[in-house]
Amino acid sequence: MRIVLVAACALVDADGRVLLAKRPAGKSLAGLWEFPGGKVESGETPEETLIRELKEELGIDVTAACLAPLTFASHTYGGEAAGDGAGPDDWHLLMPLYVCRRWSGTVQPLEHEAVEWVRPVRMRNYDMPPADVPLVALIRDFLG
Ligand SMILES: Nc1nc2c([nH]c(=O)n2[C@H]2C[C@H](O)[C@@H](COP(=O)(O)OP(=O)(O)OP(=O)(O)O)O2)c(=O)[nH]1
Repeated sequence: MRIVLVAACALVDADGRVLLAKRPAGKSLAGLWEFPGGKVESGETPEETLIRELKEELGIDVTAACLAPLTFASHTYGGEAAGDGAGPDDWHLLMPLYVCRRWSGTVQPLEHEAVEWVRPVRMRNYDMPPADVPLVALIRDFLG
């Protein structure tokens, strides 16, 4: 099965809240709340992907030094295109999740339907992609 590598980031603000971003209509998993990020393109490190995606999606600048690895998601999606042009076969998402507490600029939803700063204890009230569900308890344990 194809493994698709996606880098994602939990941005954490000074109050310990995490940024969730709502996937827009017309995309796969539309309406679900995700961590900002995206597919690692050829020639990129996951950190480079996040620096690029956080700028494109949210308009903020981060550096690799401020990206700390936290955990990862590993989940098989069935019969949906992965968005990499390879057709609607099963594919397996492998998604390293980083934490970032320092950035410059102001977060704006440039590509998402909305963004919200969410306390870890409230994250279970947000519908997330199935791959992300196991990450919620880990984030709660990590951030308290
Ligand atoms: N960025 C991000 N993607 C996630 C999360 N959970 C999860 O299953 N995914 C999936 C959704 C997408 O299939 C893929 C991310 O790819 P992408 O963000 O570059 O793709 P895309 O939405 O532009 O395009 P599409 O293929 O979903 O239409 O990983 C998450 O928390 N953050």
